[in-house]
Amino acid sequence: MNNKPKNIVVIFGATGDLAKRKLYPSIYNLFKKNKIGEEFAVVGVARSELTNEAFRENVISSVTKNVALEDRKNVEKFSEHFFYLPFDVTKPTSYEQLNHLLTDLEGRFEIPGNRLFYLAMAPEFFGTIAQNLKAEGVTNTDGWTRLVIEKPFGHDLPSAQKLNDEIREAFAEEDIYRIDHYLGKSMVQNIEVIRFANAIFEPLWNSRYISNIQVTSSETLGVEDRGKYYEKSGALRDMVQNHMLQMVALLAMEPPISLTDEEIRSEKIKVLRAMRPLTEEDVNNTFVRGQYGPGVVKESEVKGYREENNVDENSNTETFVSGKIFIDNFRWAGVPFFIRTGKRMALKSTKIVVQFKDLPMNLYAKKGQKNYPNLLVINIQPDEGITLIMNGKKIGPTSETTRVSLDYSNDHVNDVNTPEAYERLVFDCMLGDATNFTHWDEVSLSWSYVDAISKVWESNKEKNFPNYEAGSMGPKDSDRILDEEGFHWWPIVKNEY
Ligand SMILES: NC(=O)C1=CN([C@@H]2O[C@H](COP(=O)(O)OP(=O)(O)OC[C@H]3O[C@@H](n4cnc5c(N)ncnc54)[C@H](OP(=O)(O)O)[C@@H]3O)[C@@H](O)[C@H]2O)C=CC1
Ligand SMILES: O=C1O[C@H](COP(=O)(O)O)[C@@H](O)[C@H](O)[C@H]1O
Repeated sequence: MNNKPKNIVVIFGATGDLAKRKLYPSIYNLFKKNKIGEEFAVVGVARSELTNEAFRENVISSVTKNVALEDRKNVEKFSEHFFYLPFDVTKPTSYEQLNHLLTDLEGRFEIPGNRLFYLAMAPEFFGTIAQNLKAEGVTNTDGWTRLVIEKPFGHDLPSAQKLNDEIREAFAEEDIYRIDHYLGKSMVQNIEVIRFANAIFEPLWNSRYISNIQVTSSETLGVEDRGKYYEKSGALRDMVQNHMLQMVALLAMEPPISLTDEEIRSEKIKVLRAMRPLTEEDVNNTFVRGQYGPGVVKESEVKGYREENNVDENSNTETFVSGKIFIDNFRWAGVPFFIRTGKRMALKSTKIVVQFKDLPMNLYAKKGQKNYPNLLVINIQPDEGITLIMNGKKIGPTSETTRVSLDYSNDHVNDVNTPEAYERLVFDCMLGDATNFTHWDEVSLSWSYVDAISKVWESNKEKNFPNYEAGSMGPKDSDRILDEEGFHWWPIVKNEY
């Protein structure tokens, strides 16, 4: 029996950057790997007047960059499943036409009324589209209907709440798939496996044995051509509200009673609820914002944030955030979770370092010699794997110890692993698996946490921006929040611990 998902994907914003760079290559990979069969179609909609042929050419060129010549025939076969409809999201007639096209394609490709609506457009259209889909009967089918929502999901808690109310008028919570592409990354998914499938870690995974946890996501890229969006967002809303807090939740949650999406989500929600609320004083003392100035990245000179396109020359927007989070529950009382993310930093790296507490007494620690704690490093990107840092005896006639690194490394180093993340997430959505998507409760709790920070930052402009050089590891003040606790940021370069 053919168990492959059979559905139509409707992409709103089919001529846009996200569709071309991530969605078409992801759907192609699913086709190439035979995860979807012949019973699928993709309908692209946007304002531009395109024919099916022109649209297919766009799709072909967006997937052929990484495709060998012998696969070209397959790409053409794939593109025959693509259809285009010029569309105005505010006009009911557009939705009527869409409904006719979908019904026709469902007959042609033997698809049982399953419709996945992917909103790859600016968020101000999300509510309008969801409501029109329902009002014009496009969600009225014999199969399932699901709505995939891209970030940003609101700008703060009130705007996210308003957006949620609008889409909930048309779709039930279980049919809404809010994308956080970090949840599609292989090593982010591995956090649960490392924790819950290994007897050696879970007994130690608490405040008795762990001194602190550090989560870094650094980028070498600047704001590129997204100045308009980024000026209103900044690193706090762009990265912390979603990706960084999701990683913290996965690291800190209790073992779920099973691996269903409801059970995992319910444990993550408890972590987000247990994050210590921040006072103004906490924000000033334990969170650091930065903005990059000019500098050198990968041996090339780059301009500062304020010189980028569509950025105010006196911008107060942060391109770097670091901070200390406490999770006030039985397991984590007193253990700081340090987070750090920024653009135009020295290296592209997403990494988690779990630092274990020192032994009560170390027989090998000589006077004046450094004490080296055990570290578990989860390498998320670009290299994927796990490194366990231990102490061993130096080879030879000596009792001195040395750092030993036990390394598991995934075969392929993944420089830009977002396409793979999108591929997994799109497929999960076709299968109806919402485990790696964010529930409204997670979104709202994350917003209320970061709103406390943005409120303080917006009310007092940072006078020292720009305060870090492009190509560095962020502002110096970011070291202070660890120094005060007797810690330091572990290097993000592999094997330099
Ligand atoms: N690009 C990325 O890497 C990422 C993007 N996102 C999010 O994904 C969404 C899309 O981003 P991106 O692809 O970069 O944006 P783009 O600006 O590149 O694309 C926007 C798309 O929307 C269409 N569009 C705009 N207005 C209308 C309208 N009134 N009616 C119908 N179609 C319209 C445009 O086509 P046309 O002009 O032909 O109408 C185009 O296809 C945003 O929410 C963004 O925040 C999230 C993470 C990463
Ligand atoms: O969501 C976003 O993520 C990217 C970083 O993603 P990664 O997979 O390359 O780590 C970031 O550049 C972008 O600003 C943000 O919107």
